[in-house]
Amino acid sequence: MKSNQVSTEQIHLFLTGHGFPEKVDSAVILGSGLGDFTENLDEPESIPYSEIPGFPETSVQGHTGELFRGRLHGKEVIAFSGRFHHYEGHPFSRTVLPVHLAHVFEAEKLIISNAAGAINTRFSVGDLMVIDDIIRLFHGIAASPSEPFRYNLYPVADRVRALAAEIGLEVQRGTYIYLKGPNYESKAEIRAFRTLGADVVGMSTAPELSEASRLGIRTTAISLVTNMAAGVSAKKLDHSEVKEAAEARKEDFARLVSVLIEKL
Ligand SMILES: O=P(O)(O)O[C@H]1O[C@H](CO)[C@@H](O)[C@H]1O
Ligand SMILES: Nc1nc2[nH]cnc2c(=O)[nH]1
Repeated sequence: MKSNQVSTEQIHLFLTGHGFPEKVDSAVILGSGLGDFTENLDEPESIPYSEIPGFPETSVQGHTGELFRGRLHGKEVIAFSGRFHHYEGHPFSRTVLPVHLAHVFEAEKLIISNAAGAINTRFSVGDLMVIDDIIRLFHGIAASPSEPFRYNLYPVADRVRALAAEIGLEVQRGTYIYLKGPNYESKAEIRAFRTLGADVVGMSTAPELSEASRLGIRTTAISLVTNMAAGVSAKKLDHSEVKEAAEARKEDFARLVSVLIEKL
């Protein structure tokens, strides 16, 4: 079956026929290198994307391409270990497939995560940041022309930081600049983005946030700083840093997501 012939309702039917619950409390989209979060789920079960009708495959390193279900604090959770980026050749309508699935599973909460480069010189590799605003450059992502870009993150950012503090974690807050990629930025671009007010840069999340807001899903977005962006430090940029930084912070990332699932 071709992916565009399978509706999200049909995918939901397939998944409930394979042990997934009808409804979940939370859905989590895991960014580059952050897939190990699923090790924290109780009674986990998973299906590779390649076995789910209508699911595209992921091609980016650090995205295994597997859909998990399990429980955390007694709550039903689905977790997407691997997302679809526009630069991999997916149309925006497909990059938001996890959001549509969160919607058919009636998730009350969606937690989106990503690996990002820090533009803000006060940030460090390994910092966690709750996104409270988005800048999009060059690429519109709304479904129809002239539609305003809507998302509603402001009320949750303070609460996320307060919950993080309860478990001894410091979380930054800031603006994510979304670029289509696939290549990293030039030093001059990063300097320009700093003057625009961006704190971190990445190539995902904005389309998912926009769609989640359109569907009325309460959404939080978390960045893990995996590298200082081009020119911010003298270090040469490489995708392997993403994996290293995620590996170093995976426990704290999991603790943060876990407390958000429990209490947000
Ligand atoms: O946003 P996620 O999926 O975490 O991936 C981030 O890591 C990749 C770059 O190494 C880019 O795809 C960037 O967006
Ligand atoms: N565009 C972009 N994406 C990233 N993902 C992780 N780090 C980076 C970065 O520096 N730039």
